[in-house]
Amino acid sequence: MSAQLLDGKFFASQIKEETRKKVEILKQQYDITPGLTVVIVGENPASQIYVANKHKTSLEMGVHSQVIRLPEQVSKEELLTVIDGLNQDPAVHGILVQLPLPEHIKPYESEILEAIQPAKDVDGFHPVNVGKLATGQEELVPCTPHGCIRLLELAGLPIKGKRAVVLGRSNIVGKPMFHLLLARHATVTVCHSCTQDLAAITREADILVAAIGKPKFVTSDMVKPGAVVIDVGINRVGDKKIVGDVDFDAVKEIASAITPVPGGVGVLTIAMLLYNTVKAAQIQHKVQV
Ligand SMILES: Nc1nc2c(c(=O)[nH]1)N[C@@H](CN(C=O)c1ccc(C(=O)N[C@@H](CCC(=O)O)C(=O)O)cc1)CN2
Repeated sequence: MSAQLLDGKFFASQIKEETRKKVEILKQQYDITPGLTVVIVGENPASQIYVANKHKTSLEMGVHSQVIRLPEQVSKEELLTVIDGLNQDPAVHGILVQLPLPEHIKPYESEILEAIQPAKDVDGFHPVNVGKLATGQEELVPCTPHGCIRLLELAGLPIKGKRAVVLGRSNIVGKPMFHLLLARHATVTVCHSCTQDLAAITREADILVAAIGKPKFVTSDMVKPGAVVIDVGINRVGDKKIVGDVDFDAVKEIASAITPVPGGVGVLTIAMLLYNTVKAAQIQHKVQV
């Protein structure tokens, strides 16, 4: 058997088209132009590319976009001052601090993310938004896991009643993925570095989400025949090559559907960021389109 390929670009273009239409309505009916500001600290090469893509996609959607570049050595206090200014600016509906932060301010990551006003937190990382997600009030939801869910929904792959296994318990992907799947009535198990007999658990999954950051970690013997496999991993191996957390060539012969890397759920991350920016504008202006 060879699995259905879940093409991230195809689904991202559908989501972006929906968002572009909403931006048009916000402009025409309410005179609101959604605005996104991305703050990037330092010179991380991958982050530079992601931020450039966020800026480009914002402009394509008709969203006002601003990128604030801060030097590698910026202090926590200076960064918090920038965030405070953006919180006060009514033209800025969405604020995102690109991760990872440089080593010297990494220990303050929570404090920095919590400084963003919850209504402008288009990453969905603020404890207020985390709490809303955990209590079934989805508002601003982390972009990558939300993209995984939208991909399953747009592909017509059912979640309700399914056994889902999430590999990884990060705040950015694993934990929100758990809540999103649970809210859609899956029976969800989260596995991590201390999980014993991992393969026995993953083999029970109808939906397997891999988000552990280990290249080709999920092998075909860990997958139930016919499972839907979502690969969130972006691992750089060698010079330029990117591979996922799943051994794609082997697992595609076992799964019923699978996301590739590159070209899978990563591509949906930026589409969902623009979705969140438009949602943030609606929340702040108390309108719905
Ligand atoms: N504040 C945030 N920082 C980071 C996030 C985030 O959601 N919020 N996620 C990642 C980086 N990221 C967006 O910021 C991101 C990752 C991957 C992709 C993507 O398009 N991936 C492609 C190609 C990968 C490549 O060539 O590098 C794919 O998977 O096919 C977009 C955005 C960490 N930081």
